[in-house]
Amino acid sequence: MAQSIVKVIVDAPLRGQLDYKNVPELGLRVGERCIVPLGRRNVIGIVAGFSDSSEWPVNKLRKVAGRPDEIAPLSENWMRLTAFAARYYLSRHGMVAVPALPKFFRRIPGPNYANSLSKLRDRKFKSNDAPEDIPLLNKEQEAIVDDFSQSKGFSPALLFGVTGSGKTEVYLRLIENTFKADPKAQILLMVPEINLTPQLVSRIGNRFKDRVVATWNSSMAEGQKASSWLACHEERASILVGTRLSVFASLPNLKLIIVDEEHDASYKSHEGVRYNARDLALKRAQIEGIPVLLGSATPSLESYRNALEGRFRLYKMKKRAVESAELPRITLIDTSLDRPQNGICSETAEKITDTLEKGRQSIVFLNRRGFAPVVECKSCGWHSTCPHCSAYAVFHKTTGRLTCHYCGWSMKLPTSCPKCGSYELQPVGRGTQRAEEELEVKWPEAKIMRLDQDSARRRGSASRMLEAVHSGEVDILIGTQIVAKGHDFKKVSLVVVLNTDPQLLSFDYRARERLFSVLMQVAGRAGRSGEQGEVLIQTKYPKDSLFRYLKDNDFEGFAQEELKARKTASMTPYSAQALMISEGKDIREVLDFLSQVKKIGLSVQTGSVRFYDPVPQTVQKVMDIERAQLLIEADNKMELQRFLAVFTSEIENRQFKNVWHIDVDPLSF
Ligand SMILES: Nc1ncnc2c1ncn2[C@@H]1O[C@H](COP(=O)(O)OP(=O)(O)OP(=O)(O)O)[C@@H](O)[C@H]1O
Ligand SMILES: [Zn+2]
Repeated sequence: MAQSIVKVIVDAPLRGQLDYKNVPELGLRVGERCIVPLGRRNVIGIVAGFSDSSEWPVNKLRKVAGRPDEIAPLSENWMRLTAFAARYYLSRHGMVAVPALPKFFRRIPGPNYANSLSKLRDRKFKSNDAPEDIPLLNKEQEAIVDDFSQSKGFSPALLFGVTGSGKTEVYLRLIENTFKADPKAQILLMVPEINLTPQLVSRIGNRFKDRVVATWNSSMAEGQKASSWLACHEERASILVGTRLSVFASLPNLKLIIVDEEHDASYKSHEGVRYNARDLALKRAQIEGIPVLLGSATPSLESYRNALEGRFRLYKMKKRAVESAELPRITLIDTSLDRPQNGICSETAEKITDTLEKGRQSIVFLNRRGFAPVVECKSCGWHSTCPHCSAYAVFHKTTGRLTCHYCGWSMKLPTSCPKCGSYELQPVGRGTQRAEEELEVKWPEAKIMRLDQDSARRRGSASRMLEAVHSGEVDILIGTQIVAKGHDFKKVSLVVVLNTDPQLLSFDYRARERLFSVLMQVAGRAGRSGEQGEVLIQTKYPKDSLFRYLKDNDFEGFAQEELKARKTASMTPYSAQALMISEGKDIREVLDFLSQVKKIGLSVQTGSVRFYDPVPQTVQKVMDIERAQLLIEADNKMELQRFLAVFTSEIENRQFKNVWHIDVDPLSF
């Protein structure tokens, strides 16, 4: 049944689908990639449907230019998922679907294409034959595995398990049971950005030796991404372990989705289409009619509330899996009583020395990279600021430069003050580089390693560094939140938290939730096998309730208090939000535009939708561009969605020249 018109989606900000004249000899099917002319070039599009008529004069339509290859079509469910994401995040179907393919599959094939394609197919995935002891499940784990394995159809569940409770083992058993039920099943295991994939992947590989385990993360080379994608699409890979973009992987026989560390902010994309991969994983499971498990030691308040209110099943694991391992003991050190010397309180110093003497490892956590966040002139009060952003330029001693963490601008540290010429320039505050240096002075005999974005810049270096910690080559690991995430370190018995007071006092209402979570995570690296773990937190506010809950290892107590506060103030998750963000050279013009937009919004307002006043963003200027935002809120996501669809098309119709985008369910303000 050859139809004369092909409807195609492409990666361009165009409303609806594009119509082309079909070329029946190509034998195109829905979900297949095709080559179509767009403007003056050819691009890769995806066939979204066929028709016998068009809104456009048929004789003016251009012909489909060809097909890149014979690769099987993307599934109908995949098309539905990407269409949903485009609708929900106010983008275009093609702008979600096409960029979700690896670059290799969205480029017009060159002369060597067939050859490269067969190389991609032939790539060997690492196989593992290390022996593995499979632990007997404990009671908690077993009950969960049994119950979850009974799930039929779409059934979301939250696995809330304290750090070290053995969530990974639960995942492995669920994967195993899924294969038992369907040997051809495919499984998607999602993990946060920058981490532990190597360790996890080799564990999975050891467990499922006869299976192909593919991986996907943003730092992989393009060729690797393409072969992983193809192995999944052609069902040669049974398991995909990947970061946020893997939620869009093509997995035609997908039977189970697991989202590890579901609270992690790296599931949210902050450029292009601002999707949340955790939320889309739930949608994908619903479309596929399959079970989905979200796991965390500190679930997001959204997920925890969904569980409390019965929308997700809630599984709890309250004990550490390793028989002798207890949850760490947390002590608060009041920095107004025990004044830090070079950042370290005396009690902390003693404990670090103790730990070194026992031959155990310590982690020092400081969520700020660089040497010092700002350089100050002691005689005139000059501060190092970025000329292009409303932000300080951070001093990096390793490079001897002042660097802006927003735009990357940098200059050599001047020898004298650029304003008054005085030589009294002084780094103020402390980042990981400075803390590292201070630790080296204090414990010259210790092997100290720093792990943060700067030291982990080169591909693979983060995992090499983590390997060094696992193998015991490091005595003290100092780092930013990269050190907090999910690592199963066996020899760490002390965790020190240097300074988190700025986050405690932040105006962003999610800051407390994030702080609690990162502290719980980093604390959870201590005492995972045997030896009682200790956590020391240096703070000026030891009486804050956040620390009380943390000390009691009481995530649920904390979450319930936060939820109560949010409910009273009708903040998320008790309301739904979207941010309209606009940018330009002049902040007044940007704010004026947002005020106009707000008026338009008010004129089409429905239900509970409400607007705040436009305000400059917290970091108002980045790369000489001024940025402001308009917060839109409604009682629930459905009302907000309904409104946003009308609202954005209203604004598009007016064809403003201003640059703007909308962030639905924003995570930061
Ligand atoms: N049933 C079991 N018996 C003995 N050891 C187990 C069992 N289950 C898991 N373990 C071990 O417990 C340790 C912690 O497990 P795992 O890393 O899965 O914890 P987790 O819940 O993911 O923790 P986190 O949230 O901190 O990442 C691992 O070393 C694992 O091998
Ligand atoms: Zn800058």
